[in-house]
Amino acid sequence: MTLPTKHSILVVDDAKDTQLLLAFDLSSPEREINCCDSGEQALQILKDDKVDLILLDLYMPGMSGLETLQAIKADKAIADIPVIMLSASDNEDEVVAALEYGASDYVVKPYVAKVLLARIGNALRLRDKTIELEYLASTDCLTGLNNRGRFFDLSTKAASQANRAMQPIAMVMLDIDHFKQVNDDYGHAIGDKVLLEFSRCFNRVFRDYDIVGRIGGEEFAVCLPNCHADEALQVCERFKHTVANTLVEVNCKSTKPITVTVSIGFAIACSKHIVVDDLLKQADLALYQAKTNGRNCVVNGSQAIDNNEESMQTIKNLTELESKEEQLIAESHKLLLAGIDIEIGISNVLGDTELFNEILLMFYQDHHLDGEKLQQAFADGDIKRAKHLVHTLKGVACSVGAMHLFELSKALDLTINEEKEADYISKLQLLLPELSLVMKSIEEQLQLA
Ligand SMILES: Nc1nc2c(ncn2[C@@H]2O[C@H](COP(=O)(O)OP(=O)(O)OP(=O)(O)O)[C@@H](O)[C@H]2O)c(=O)[nH]1
Repeated sequence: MTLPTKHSILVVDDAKDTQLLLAFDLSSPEREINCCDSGEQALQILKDDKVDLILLDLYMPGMSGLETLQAIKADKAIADIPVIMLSASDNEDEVVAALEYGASDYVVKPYVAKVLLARIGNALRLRDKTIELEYLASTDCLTGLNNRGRFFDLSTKAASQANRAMQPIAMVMLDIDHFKQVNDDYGHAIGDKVLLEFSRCFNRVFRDYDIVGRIGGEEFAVCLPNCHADEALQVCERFKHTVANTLVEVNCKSTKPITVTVSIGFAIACSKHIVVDDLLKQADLALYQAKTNGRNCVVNGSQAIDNNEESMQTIKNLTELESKEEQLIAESHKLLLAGIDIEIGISNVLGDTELFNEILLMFYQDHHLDGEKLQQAFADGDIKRAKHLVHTLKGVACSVGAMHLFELSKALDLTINEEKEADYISKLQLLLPELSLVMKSIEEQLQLA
């Protein structure tokens, strides 16, 4: 992240002589001074130009300084720009009002140039620090991509825009294949280098306004606003090829550069109530499918209808139909299974309830003893077997819609990968009650007891 070396200051004052004086007193190679005569003009300038600090007069014809200040602080896009009020009035009530409305400082005219400069310096340093902290809080430090929290925030905004505009949105989940092997073979530093080179591929393939995030160790996600299924498939395929053709040097003359491959799952939504979490779950499921299919491939996990200009009306009709169907499904099934999100489970089998029940039965038969098996494997120190059990459980839990169980097995799986022995037991203790809750509710649902 690079902070500006030259700060831009906007002077808002109706008196031309004050503008000239300020421009003279403040000008330096590190500062660019621009002036305007009114609050109205200032708001116009702030729409288009980058401004780092505002010096704002209190009494002006038209909008007063306080009104201008309120308008600035009410606009999210510019509210963080520090404003220093500059006025001949030292009326305490006005000083208090300005500070309460969000002014960073209040300087009384006639000002002392070096004091004003020191106050400006302080306000700019604070602003730079805030920008830096915001950047650090929202960015993954290894790759410079959005971190998980920021990715969710930006995607949620994009989803609500897509909802309003009735546009489709694509969510892509990506996971580097056999990445643990890279760490094991070449060491963690080379693993990091692979992650960095991998993250650079996003810029080469995705559009500027696509939202890219690192949401886990070797897990990444991209949210593509206004993107149809065929476009998403194309871009994912292109990304897959770009990754496979990217050579990573291993800093050793005798060892050839290495390459990795990536598994990709994506989902498309084009209804009026796109929920980022649901879309991510669908894409995650498709990603697991891609892993199961042998890795280095792309899977479209969405049954949603692709959207083009002519089909807008169809989508509206379908959305209405969808909500009626949802109501009907909810009424007819009334399946309130603890630990299982039935909607996800049923939608994973294209709405076929009978098939879903069959899969639930298979899931129960194959995994209801997994708790005991896992405990035994850990007790025997057979980590490979524990890993196999938990890895399989993770995949199928997701398929039947047991999402909490999926998250807990994913967490345990990760702990096993990271070889944090001390954490195995605590993660297992969280997983066991969830597993028996899920199995119990399947027993009740299918009357297996
Ligand atoms: N070098 C490095 N490794 C990381 C980082 N974050 C997570 N990892 C490792 O990523 C590996 C992920 O392994 P797994 O989840 O088993 O996945 P995989 O080996 O890629 O196998 P598949 O996903 O099934 O193809 C683990 O070994 C983690 O320790 C990181 O920031 N740097």
